[in-house]
Amino acid sequence: MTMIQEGYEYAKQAYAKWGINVDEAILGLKRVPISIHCWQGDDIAGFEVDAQELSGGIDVTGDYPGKAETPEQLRSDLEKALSLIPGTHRVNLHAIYAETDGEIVERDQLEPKHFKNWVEWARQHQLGLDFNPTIFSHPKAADGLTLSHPDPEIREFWINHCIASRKIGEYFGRELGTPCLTNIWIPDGYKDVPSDRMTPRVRLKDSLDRIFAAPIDEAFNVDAIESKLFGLGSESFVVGSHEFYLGYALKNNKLCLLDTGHFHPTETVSNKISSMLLYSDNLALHVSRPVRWDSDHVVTLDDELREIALEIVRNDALDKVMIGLDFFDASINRVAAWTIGTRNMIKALLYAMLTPNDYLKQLQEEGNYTERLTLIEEFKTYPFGAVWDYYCEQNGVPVKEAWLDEVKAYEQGVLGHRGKQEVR
Ligand SMILES: C[C@H](O)[C@H](O)[C@@H](O)C(=O)CO
Ligand SMILES: [Mn+2]
Repeated sequence: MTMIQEGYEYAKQAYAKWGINVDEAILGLKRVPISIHCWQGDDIAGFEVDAQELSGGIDVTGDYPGKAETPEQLRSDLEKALSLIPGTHRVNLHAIYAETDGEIVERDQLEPKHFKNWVEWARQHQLGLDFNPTIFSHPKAADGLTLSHPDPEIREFWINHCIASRKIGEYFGRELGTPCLTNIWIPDGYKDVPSDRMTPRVRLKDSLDRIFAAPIDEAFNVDAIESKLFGLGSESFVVGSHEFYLGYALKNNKLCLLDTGHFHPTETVSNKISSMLLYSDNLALHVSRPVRWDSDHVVTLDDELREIALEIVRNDALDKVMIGLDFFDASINRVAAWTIGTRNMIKALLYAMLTPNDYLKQLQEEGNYTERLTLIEEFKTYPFGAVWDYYCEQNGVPVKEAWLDEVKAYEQGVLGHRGKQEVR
């Protein structure tokens, strides 16, 4: 028996004492797809022929060499990361990742054909695809207003871009046999205190109504809307706030997408999941890591990540919560960033599955808070790592930090030859 198997056998016994079947947990874990955002690989640059500077109140900092500069490079980097991450997952694209053969195609004119390479690639690698209209980094978003813009022509442009995006999402879903989550996020807001909050929100509501009035097959495309609290340049007011989209989603049967970086610093998404699931069949997440602000740091296995996973698992919501990632760190190797963040999300789910959730619920009902706290704390040092190692081995991906050697080799062999910069 190898050390990994020995560790697994020991862990199985430790968890079995609490009625937790570890074999079942890892079978369940394998069925959970994580939607991995492509934009970590190229600092949200995209491949538009007339690409603009990143805008929309988001920013990527760092200058680590080797970022992907072509669709082929980005797909190759994603493949590398996926080979280091256990399980079968999804890739989340933005409209700026269209391939238009050197032609300038305006965003409202984008069509499924501009994503056929992505679909072929996804099919080859058994990946689902998710999608986002890109409503920033564009001259028509230069003043920070888009779907709520006072100018009807600008609104019209973005409405048509969103309709085109939903059709692309529908194409992904139909081609790949798994529905695409098409998520709308807009940066609209004001740097300073607005004198009218209602009018922009009325316009945004009207724009959404028009976007969703365009017929789409919900078997292939599922719509989501993502709220935000503030951004760079929209510090005082964001049109698409949480309450705005929560109301819109409930009334119009859309998915609310909660980005963990889009709330007040002490406000947690983990605390919202149960409330939202009482009124909505599904919801979507952008798991990120805010550090003081919506800084989109790489996801770590911190308390909030575990709490999010616990809320999903103990409420039987693995089929209801679409888990996506959203971080972009250009100060470290980008393939490593994907690998760290995604492995952590999966680890958190495993941790939650290896928690005696029913018994802990019972303790709470009985008012036995002493035992509740005791077990929550003691389970933090149960042999969860041994199960994780076994899961990685079973899935043919490197165990523990061994994946970093592969990333280093990839950096030496591939990333280091990109651009003019030298690998550190
Ligand atoms: C690039 C993403 O769509 C973007 O990060 C958005 O989801 C967001 O979270 C903006 O803060
Ligand atoms: Mn997000």
